[in-house]
Amino acid sequence: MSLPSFLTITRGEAPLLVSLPHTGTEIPEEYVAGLVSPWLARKDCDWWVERLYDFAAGLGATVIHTSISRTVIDVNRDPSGASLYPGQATTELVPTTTFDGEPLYAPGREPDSDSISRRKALFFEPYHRALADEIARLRALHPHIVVYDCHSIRSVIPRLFEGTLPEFNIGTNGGVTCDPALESAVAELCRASGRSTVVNGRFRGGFITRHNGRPADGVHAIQMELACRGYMREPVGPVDEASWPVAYDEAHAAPMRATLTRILEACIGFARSKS
Ligand SMILES: N=CN[C@@H](CCC(=O)O)C(=O)O
Repeated sequence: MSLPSFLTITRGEAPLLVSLPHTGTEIPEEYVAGLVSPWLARKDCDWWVERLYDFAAGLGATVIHTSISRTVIDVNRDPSGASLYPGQATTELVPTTTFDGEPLYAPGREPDSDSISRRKALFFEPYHRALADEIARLRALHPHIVVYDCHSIRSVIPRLFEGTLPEFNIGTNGGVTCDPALESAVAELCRASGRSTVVNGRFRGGFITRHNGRPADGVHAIQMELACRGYMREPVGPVDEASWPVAYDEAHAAPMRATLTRILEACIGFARSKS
């Protein structure tokens, strides 16, 4: 089947699949009606994360990217609509608010269940089919592979967490989505960089990590949530249209890219050592 135009898959042969679910900014015309503003609709994009990891294909990783904004539908949420964090603030499969809690839609203009079903069929399912197909292809080449799900978020979001987020937030859903040796190797490299690091803190891994992580079957999934200040000149305090997003600054991002390179190399090394 041909690939929809919003999906990009760069195929490699190394035992590493890199997923970029939230860097898209496209909102097709039919989904714009009712949105409060284009800026709010893109505020929670994982800004510049595809550029941060643009070395991954050079390591032989397979990279999957969607250009569709998470505001249209969030491919890192349970398609049933179940919350990632029952009882805690989070955003939904088809978000109605930003992380900060601002309404994305004018009152009464939120997407209805037909619209949600259509978004699932058009954008959610193809992303997950691509993940499943590439996992199967790589598993046919290697007994063990790593699925590495890339994210970033602003450092201070009082609605979601207290204080300032550590720079590296590793999610393995409490240790169940990958071998403990992979989790430790990644955490060790994060700490060795001198940056603050937490494992299974506020962000434990979203749907992509939880759904695909099956270490007993040789599929080890790990989510990396970066605090934006680790690679962007992130403004301190609330952001507005004038201040967010800040432009990508290659020189400022370079130290983070060096650490991320070591992390992805370690993921490949882990998978090969298990094989
Ligand atoms: N930047 C994005 N963050 C992820 C976090 C998933 C989780 O809560 O663990 C998201 O919202 O999907």
